[in-house]
Amino acid sequence: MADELKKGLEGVLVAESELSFIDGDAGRLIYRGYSIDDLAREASFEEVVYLLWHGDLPEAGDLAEFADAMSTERDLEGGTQDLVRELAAADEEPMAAMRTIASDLSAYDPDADADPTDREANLRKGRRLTAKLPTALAAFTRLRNGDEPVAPREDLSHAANFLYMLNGEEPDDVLAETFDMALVLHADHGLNASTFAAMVTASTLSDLHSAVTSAIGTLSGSLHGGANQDVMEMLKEVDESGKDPKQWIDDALANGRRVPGFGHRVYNVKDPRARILSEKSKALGEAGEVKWYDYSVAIEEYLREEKGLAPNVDFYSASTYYQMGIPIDIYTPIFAVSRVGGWIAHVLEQYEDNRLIRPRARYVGDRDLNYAPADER
Ligand SMILES: CC(=O)SCCNC(=O)CCNC(=O)[C@H](O)C(C)(C)COP(=O)(O)OP(=O)(O)OC[C@H]1O[C@@H](n2cnc3c(N)ncnc32)[C@H](O)[C@@H]1OP(=O)(O)O
Ligand SMILES: O=C([O-])CC(=O)C(=O)O
Repeated sequence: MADELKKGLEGVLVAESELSFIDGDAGRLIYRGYSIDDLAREASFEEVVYLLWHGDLPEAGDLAEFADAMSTERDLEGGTQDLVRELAAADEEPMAAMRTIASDLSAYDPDADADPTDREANLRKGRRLTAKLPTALAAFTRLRNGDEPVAPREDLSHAANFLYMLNGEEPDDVLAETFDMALVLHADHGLNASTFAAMVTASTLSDLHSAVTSAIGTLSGSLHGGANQDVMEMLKEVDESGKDPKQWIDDALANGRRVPGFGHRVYNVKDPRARILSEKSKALGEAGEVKWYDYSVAIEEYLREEKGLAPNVDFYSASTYYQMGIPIDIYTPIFAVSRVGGWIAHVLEQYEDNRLIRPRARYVGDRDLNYAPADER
């Protein structure tokens, strides 16, 4: 049993967590006991982050205090502003830029020298990371387009402020609420790969900024958070091909392509987050251009019938963000802007009951070779 190989750690239990529960057969997700459906419709991102970090939903006064404290941390230090400019000028990939910025933020964090497991210091560091990453992402996106950054505003919610900094104008209620909902939906998801990467890093008693930096790098891959960008690029390919979406998918599968936004390690049915986001994508489409939603539905139906595959969160976030006018290559960074709340919660949990995470590989290499000096090989 000890030598049973579990490739990809499928089904392996490595920790106990009170943060999120996924029922992969029922298509159900809860954060700390609350259904994602209720949280997505009723709670703000700030409220959900408080819930994840502190264990309970905040009372009104606590929420206001928490949200205010986070909003005052939105500004970037001069050094980080310079770095963002440099990354934009170098046309860095947005997720690589986010990874570099997350690491850089520790240089200016007043708690950087605290014990890595100090919970109060980590809550302050977490607040700064969560507050500053959206500012850096919006500034990076504007600078590479030749526009100057827009300073954050403390009077706007986390979601509305990001759209304000990105576009230079206050979003209307529909956009702000849709974006807030998207942030809530992406905030946590059990031991997904990026969260696990954060936990592995924290388990060595490394610090929170290192854990978040590891996690951003891990989220960027196309099998994980990177898929939301791939989905939109696929929908555009479908559109440009002029083909029926089902035919396009058939051809892609015949060429050995995986369809981004489909399949999941834990869900055997439609991801509940995709269910909620598909409603948003539909509503935005009906108010504007419905073809992106229509292509998505056609692809979903076809893959369900032909392959038994269901959409994951990345499938309908793509057309939702596209219809909100968000540039395609910052969809994954936006995922990070939300998931940082979950990463921090898991790191806090890891430190509370830490043990070094260190699995094994079955060695299948040679064992008894004789060493020869280089010039005798
Ligand atoms: C936020 C997130 O991270 S959600 C996931 C985002 N990633 C994607 O959308 C990328 C596309 N999806 C995938 O590659 C996979 O479904 C993953 C990586 C999400 C899950 O991977 P795993 O649990 O390891 O499943 P695995 O790769 O073994 O797939 C099982 C079977 O389903 C098929 N399959 C799974 N997903 C897809 C897909 N998107 N397109 C086509 N076939 C697929 C595989 O080919 C495999 O079939 P086989 O057994 O006949 O070879
Ligand atoms: O749980 C996973 O493996 C991937 C995922 O959906 C997420 O991180 O949101």
